[in-house]
Amino acid sequence: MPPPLGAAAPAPAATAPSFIHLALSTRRRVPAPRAVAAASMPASHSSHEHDALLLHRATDVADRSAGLTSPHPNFGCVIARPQRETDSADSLVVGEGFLYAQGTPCAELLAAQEAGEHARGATAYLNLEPGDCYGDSTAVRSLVQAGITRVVVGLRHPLKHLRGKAIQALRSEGIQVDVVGEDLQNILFEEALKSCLTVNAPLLYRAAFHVPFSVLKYAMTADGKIAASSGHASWISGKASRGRVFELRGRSDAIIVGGNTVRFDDPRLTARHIKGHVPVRIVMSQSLNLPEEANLWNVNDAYTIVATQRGARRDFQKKLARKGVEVVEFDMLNPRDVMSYCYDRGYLSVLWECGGTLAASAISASVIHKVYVFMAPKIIGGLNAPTPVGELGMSQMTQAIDLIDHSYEKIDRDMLLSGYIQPIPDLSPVIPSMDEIPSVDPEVSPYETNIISFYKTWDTFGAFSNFSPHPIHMPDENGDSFMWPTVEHYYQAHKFIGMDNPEARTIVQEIKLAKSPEEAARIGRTRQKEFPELVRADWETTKIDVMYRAIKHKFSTYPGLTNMLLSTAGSVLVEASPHDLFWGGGREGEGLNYLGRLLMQLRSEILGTFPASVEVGEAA
Ligand SMILES: NC(=O)C1=CN([C@@H]2O[C@H](COP(=O)(O)OP(=O)(O)OC[C@H]3O[C@@H](n4cnc5c(N)ncnc54)[C@H](OP(=O)(O)O)[C@@H]3O)[C@@H](O)[C@H]2O)C=CC1
Ligand SMILES: Nc1c(N[C@@H]2O[C@H](COP(=O)(O)O)[C@@H](O)[C@H]2O)[nH]c(=O)[nH]c1=O
Repeated sequence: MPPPLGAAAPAPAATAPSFIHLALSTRRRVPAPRAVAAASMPASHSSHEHDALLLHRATDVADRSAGLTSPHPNFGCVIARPQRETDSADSLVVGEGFLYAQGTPCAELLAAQEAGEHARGATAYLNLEPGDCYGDSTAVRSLVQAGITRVVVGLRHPLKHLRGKAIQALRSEGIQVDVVGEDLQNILFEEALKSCLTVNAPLLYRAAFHVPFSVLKYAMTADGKIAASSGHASWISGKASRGRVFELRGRSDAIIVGGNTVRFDDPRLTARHIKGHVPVRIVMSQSLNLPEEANLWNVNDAYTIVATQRGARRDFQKKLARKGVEVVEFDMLNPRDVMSYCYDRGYLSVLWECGGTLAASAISASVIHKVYVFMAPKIIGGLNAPTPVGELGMSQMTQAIDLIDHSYEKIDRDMLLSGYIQPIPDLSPVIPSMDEIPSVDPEVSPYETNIISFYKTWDTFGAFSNFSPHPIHMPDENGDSFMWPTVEHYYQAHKFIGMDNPEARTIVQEIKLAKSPEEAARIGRTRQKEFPELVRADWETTKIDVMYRAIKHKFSTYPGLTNMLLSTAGSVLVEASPHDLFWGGGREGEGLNYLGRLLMQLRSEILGTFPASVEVGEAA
């Protein structure tokens, strides 16, 4: 075996997901872009500090159109040049721009237009790599034509098909491109990077989890009630807090409430008081036992969708439809399916303003990513007064959900607590980690990585799965040649091969006879758990060798498979198993992806870029 894989205990391959501190956006009214000295940048500041400050500024600029750009991300561009040729740490912002909405001029073009001749020789700061949709290269062209000589990029584009394209295009034009975390590695970038992630959190969640970014917001009293026992709730939080809610609404594509909230509050759910994006309002009601007249049925204010159970009150559905309300039926109305539906409609972010019943359902379904709690200094009491989150089925305080990266803010008399239930996913290609890639496959460029995922055998590259129906002739426990129906059969059986124990031999027989790889895996795993004493003592240190031997045999037996493997040269291979964190890459890249690594290793061995492994003898 080549050294790096079979050797020592596995090092974590994936970086931990980012934990982001997010201050609620201030949605400042920023004066029209103009040439200004970059704030608080004395000449003594290092160039890293200088870059970090300007990148942070690009995220602030990008955030000005939060909620409006959907389904596109928020892009900001700040162009700055040294104030004096001799002093690179003190600079002048000469142009700024942000994407206002889908179909409007891109941030880079606007910034370059504003900078005019001052852009020549200047640096452009971009919170996000431009997404070159449909061959539109305006962003790259604008920077090139403006004479920009250096570009600092906060995040690579999170969507696979756009990732790295603009960076490559800029570099091929001779522009120096410095990507934070790759070319610029310094603790000073931490805050700027966080704000780059935060400003486009909805897109990152969408790309990683295939659901919109979901925020649960509620207002409660100091004794934890969201209404009086009567159900009356207006108002708990003060005017300033409610103003912040309008702002949150303006950043969202949709607002969701449950049937009870409509019955009790007759809400409007509009982003009034600010001029901005008007989100869609969604009511989730199984019974459809909703009022005939309600503010939400006035679709002149905003579009309304009622999500309900298939077949519920068809007569009422018709009444709603006549008012212009869209009714969508679900076979089984639940938060996850409603989120999938919102994803399919292209929503990036959803605000849940429901009561505790639906909130508990949504949290249990793992669709809530962040919470905003407005706490008012009031006590209402009431044994039956509703609370923000209903039954979650937890009985021990140790089971409580810990909010990640939480923060507090005082809003007039109220307090706003916000925190993440699920961290913002960091979508850097880290399987294996950047540092490890050269040792796994020298052909793969860590930063321009294309990731090819495989998991189920019917996937495009499903033949890479150990479950694929490619029998291999290899020795069995007696040293006789045996036709193993799949690599999985071979691998699972080897947990018990070599044990001088009749029960272990019986298990090997069971696995050999398993009718499918799934069955072989199930037998291998359950027997391993039930009878750990029957598993060979050296299993943890040999299992990689066993696997490598089997996949090597598989690929050498089937030339078509070898060709398929070679066709992936230059790409990182990831077994996209969400459950197996050793052989697979996990749901968010948290897995070690050892199967993907072995395949890459085999690929480079075949290509001759890695020294051929010494054939390892059959394990004892
Ligand atoms: N202070 C605050 O921030 C807020 C306070 N409130 C207050 O909360 C109270 C209402 O709370 P609550 O009763 O919890 O109301 P919810 O908003 O949670 O509504 C519950 C209803 O949601 C519908 N629903 C649809 N699918 C589901 C599902 N899978 N799981 C659960 N519910 C589903 C059902 O409607 P249906 O019965 O029609 O089938 C259910 O009865 C009111 O007094 C209101 O004033 C509400 C929101 C915010
Ligand atoms: N009571 C309460 C809130 N309640 C939420 O606001 C909704 C009413 O919105 P609208 O009709 O648009 O003003 C209501 O249905 C519920 O979701 N929100 C808050 O910020 N503070 C409060 O004290």
